[in-house]
Amino acid sequence: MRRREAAGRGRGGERGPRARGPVPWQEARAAARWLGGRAGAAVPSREPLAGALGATLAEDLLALVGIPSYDAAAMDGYAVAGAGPWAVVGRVLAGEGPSAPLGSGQAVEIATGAVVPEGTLAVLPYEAAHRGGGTVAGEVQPGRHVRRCGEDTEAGAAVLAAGTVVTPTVLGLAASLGHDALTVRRPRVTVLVTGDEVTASGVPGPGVVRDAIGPMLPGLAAWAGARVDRIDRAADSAAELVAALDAAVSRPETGVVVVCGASSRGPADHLRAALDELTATVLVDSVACRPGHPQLLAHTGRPERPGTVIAGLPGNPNAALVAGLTLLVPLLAALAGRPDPAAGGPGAPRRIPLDGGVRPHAVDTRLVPVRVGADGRRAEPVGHDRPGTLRGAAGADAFAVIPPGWAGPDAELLWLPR
Ligand SMILES: Nc1nc2c(c(=O)[nH]1)N[C@H]1C(S)=C(S)[C@@H](COP(=O)(O)OP(=O)(O)OC[C@H]3O[C@@H](n4cnc5c(N)ncnc54)[C@H](O)[C@@H]3O)O[C@H]1N2
Ligand code: MOO
Repeated sequence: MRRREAAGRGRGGERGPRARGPVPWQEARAAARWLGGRAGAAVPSREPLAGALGATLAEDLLALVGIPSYDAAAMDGYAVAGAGPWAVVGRVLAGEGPSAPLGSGQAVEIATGAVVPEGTLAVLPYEAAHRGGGTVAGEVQPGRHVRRCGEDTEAGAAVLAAGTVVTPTVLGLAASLGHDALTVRRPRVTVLVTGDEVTASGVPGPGVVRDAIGPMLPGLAAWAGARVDRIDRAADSAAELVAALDAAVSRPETGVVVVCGASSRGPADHLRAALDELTATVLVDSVACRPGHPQLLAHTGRPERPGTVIAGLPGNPNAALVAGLTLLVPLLAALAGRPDPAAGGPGAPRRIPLDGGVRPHAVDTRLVPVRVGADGRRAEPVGHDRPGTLRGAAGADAFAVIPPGWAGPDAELLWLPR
């Protein structure tokens, strides 16, 4: 992408509009959703059914065949034609093609799911059939125990709307309707983990920290309908971060780049400088929340035409999670064209009373991990909620949102993936 001219480096120059000072927490979330809508929906792709789980339908799901797709027996027994008793003239099993038409007074033994012969009046289940030699007798009502072609769904019908989340059930339905692949939206994410002290495996020694954010992000992205394609690492050097960020935003398939760490103001925190170097437009530069203060939202386009989005998450893992729920999840859900999953879905309470003492912060919104009671009527803080630990959040159902000046008892909930 375009880089700043060498002469202008580090001296400001023409940069996009930049939010000054911490953005109120609710405004930051709204900005992320807004940007997700403006940056354009993720480009649709064809994915085989086996790979489409969790994506969002980019177009209506059409019935390539009806349900059922042929006239089928709904019971094991006899397909009969005309008035009984009927002469049994053969047997039809599931998997066989259409058999000869039945004449009046004839029957065939038939299996559930087999194609009923033309002329069939009804299927007489074994339990109601009286078999004697070559004939069968019993009571039937016209049409009984026959599933007519298209009686549930006609071929060509639009069965699910674009925007539907591809669940296991949707995959089963799509297969019933004859699909091998689906056209879906799934924003694609590249993660850049920074920090010379950060390692990706093993028990860390003194001065070394296990990367706790990289392992968390694929699931968080999937929850919002997106996919983490790759997790790259960058050392604490301005040049390396610029190069890694430049490479990441230049990949055409990448819609969002997440940078973990380097978001604060220390000597090794180069994200702002890197965004400047890449002449990115910065929409959010720190958010008035605790934890999660140093988080950023930027993009590579012009203010009126957003490009690849860059989300900066703080290095402290619990702060990164809060920033993930504040900026990244709303952004990805908007790009995928679906609601923010942190709202909890149908039936999940949005505001409930909080037990135990929680003190608001003077100017920032606090996000406190809570467990929600089985009846869904009360929530209780779980503790272990400092920026550097995920212990509280890992045992929590949601974050309670505590705005400045909060006097309780009800708090908004921001649900966690469960
Ligand atoms: N002078 C100031 N210092 C700090 C401020 C501030 O406003 N002024 N903010 C503090 C807050 S709040 C946070 S949060 C951190 C954010 O710092 P960075 O985003 O720049 O992250 P780092 O400095 O690289 O790391 C912070 C902390 O987290 C550990 N870390 C980093 N990456 C990971 C990872 N992938 N997995 C697990 N842990 C990670 C790192 O070792 C540090 O301990 O800045 C404060 N300072
Ligand atoms: O974002 Mo920092 O404490 O708020 O961890």
